[in-house]
Amino acid sequence: MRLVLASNSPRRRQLLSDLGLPYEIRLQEVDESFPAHLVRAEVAEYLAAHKAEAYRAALAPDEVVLTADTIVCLDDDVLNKPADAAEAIQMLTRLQGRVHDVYTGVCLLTGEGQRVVFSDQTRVYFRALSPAEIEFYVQQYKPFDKAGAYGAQDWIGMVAVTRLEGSYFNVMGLPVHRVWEELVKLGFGLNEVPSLAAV
Ligand SMILES: Cc1cn([C@H]2C[C@H](O)[C@@H](COP(=O)(O)OP(=O)(O)OP(=O)(O)O)O2)c(=O)[nH]c1=O
Repeated sequence: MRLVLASNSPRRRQLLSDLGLPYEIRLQEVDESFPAHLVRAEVAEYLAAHKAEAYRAALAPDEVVLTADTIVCLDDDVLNKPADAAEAIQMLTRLQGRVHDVYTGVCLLTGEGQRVVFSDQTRVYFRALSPAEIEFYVQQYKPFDKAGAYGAQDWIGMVAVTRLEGSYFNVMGLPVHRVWEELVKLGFGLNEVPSLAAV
C-alpha cells in the first residue's frame, strides 16, 4: 500500500513525516463549503470526505489517499480561516478568555474504493488576552491559513492556551493517533517506519 497525502498544510506534512510512514503529496483545488444543516463534528468529516472524492478517479489500486479538515467551533459558530487581519482580530477577540472545540475530520480512501472517515475533538482553553497581544500576534504571525486565526504550535499557543482536553496534534491539524490506528487496519505497519539508527 502506498500513502498519498492530499494536503497543502505544512503542519499536516510535518506531522505525517514525524509519524514515519513514507508518503507522496498530491494536490488539487477543492471547494471548502459545506451544507448549513450539518452539526459541528459532521462538518469536519464532510469536508475531509469531500476533499478525498476529488482524488478517487486517479487513485491506483495500491494507493490510499489521506485528506483532512480542521475547524474551530465557538458556541454555535464554525470559525474557518480569516480573510484578513480585521477578521483574524475579530475571531481572536471572541476566542480569548473562552473555551472552544477544535475538530479535525480525516478521510482515508483506497484505490479499491474502501473509505474510512473519522474525526477527533479537542477542547481548548484560552486565557484572557489584551487587544495589544491579539494585534501583535496577527501582525507578526499573519494566521490567515489557520482555522480560528491561531496556531496552537506558535506564539499564541504559548501565551494563550492554558489547558487542552484531547489531542494537541488534532488541534495542529491531524489526530495522528487515530490516523496511525486506521492505517494499521489498512495494512500499514512498523516495518515501514525507519528505525532511529537509520534516520
Ligand atoms: C486551530 C489550528 C489550526 N491550524 C491549521 C491546520 C490547518 O492547516 C488549517 C485549517 O485549514 P484546513 O482547511 O483544515 O486545511 P488546509 O486548507 O490548510 O490544508 P488542506 O485542505 O490542503 O489539507 O489550520 C493550525 O495550524 N494550528 C491550530 O492551532
